[in-house]
Amino acid sequence: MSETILKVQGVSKRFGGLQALSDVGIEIRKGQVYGLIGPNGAGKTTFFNVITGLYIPDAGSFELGGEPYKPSAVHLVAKAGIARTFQNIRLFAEMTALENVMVGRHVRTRSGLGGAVFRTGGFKREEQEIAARAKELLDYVGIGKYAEYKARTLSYGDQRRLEIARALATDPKLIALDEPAAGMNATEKVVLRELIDRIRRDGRTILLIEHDVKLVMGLCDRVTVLDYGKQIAEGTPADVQKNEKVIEAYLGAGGH
Ligand SMILES: Nc1ncnc2c1ncn2[C@@H]1O[C@H](COP(=O)(O)OP(=O)(O)OP(=O)(O)O)[C@@H](O)[C@H]1O
Repeated sequence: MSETILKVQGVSKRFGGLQALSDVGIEIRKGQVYGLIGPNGAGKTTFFNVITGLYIPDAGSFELGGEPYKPSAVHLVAKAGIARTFQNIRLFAEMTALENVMVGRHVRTRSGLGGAVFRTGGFKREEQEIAARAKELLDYVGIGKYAEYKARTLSYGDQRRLEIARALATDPKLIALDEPAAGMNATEKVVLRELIDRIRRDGRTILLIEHDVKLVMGLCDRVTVLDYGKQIAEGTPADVQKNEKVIEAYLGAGGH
């Protein structure tokens, strides 16, 4: 069996009187696409926010690539090797597509921000390398021709692909996609599915929150289902689809 990339155990998170997550754990192996699904308000985004350092959990242990990591701040999580996209796209709207991807790459540069401020020789060389790599990534996600367009002028589907390119630019151990198909039409979803498949084939590991159950079931190797903050099922898409609790959660009185 392939190595474990992310192992999360016993995550709990409470907001005031609301237990948003109770003892949730997942294990993602290298090369997997791992799905996180559940009705609205189930705790999916909270879980994502915990593992990417946006929320501090009340309990939980975390390992990334076999090393313990503490998801205590977003930039530390990015450095540790988790890159994410957001449900509500977060790009630098006035920057070009290329510049948006270059920003992602700076997580891994040698001269970092200090070099950028003082514009050292090393920085300029590195900048050219970064630009070339960023352009490759734009081509990879299929939007290379828009490299010089401002992010805000791209279509919705292309902005989502740009977010994925930016996440890939950090060379992550795990790429976490928060509802990448939200707001996409059927054609865009097909293209997205092909892209996620390609990212997996190229050896990346992916965690995916998605409302489109068909997309999840077609893409994922394993799936965890949350409902009211509890993990009600974990397994292959085929197993999870047959699970009584899952059927009930999706069809249940809440309607969600
Ligand atoms: N910052 C917060 N403060 C208070 N309550 C919160 C906060 N974030 C999330 N919640 C609550 O925690 C619960 C889980 O929310 P979460 O957004 O994680 O669910 P979700 O499964 O991602 O839902 P959706 O599919 O609608 O995005 C909800 O009841 C939500 O209202």
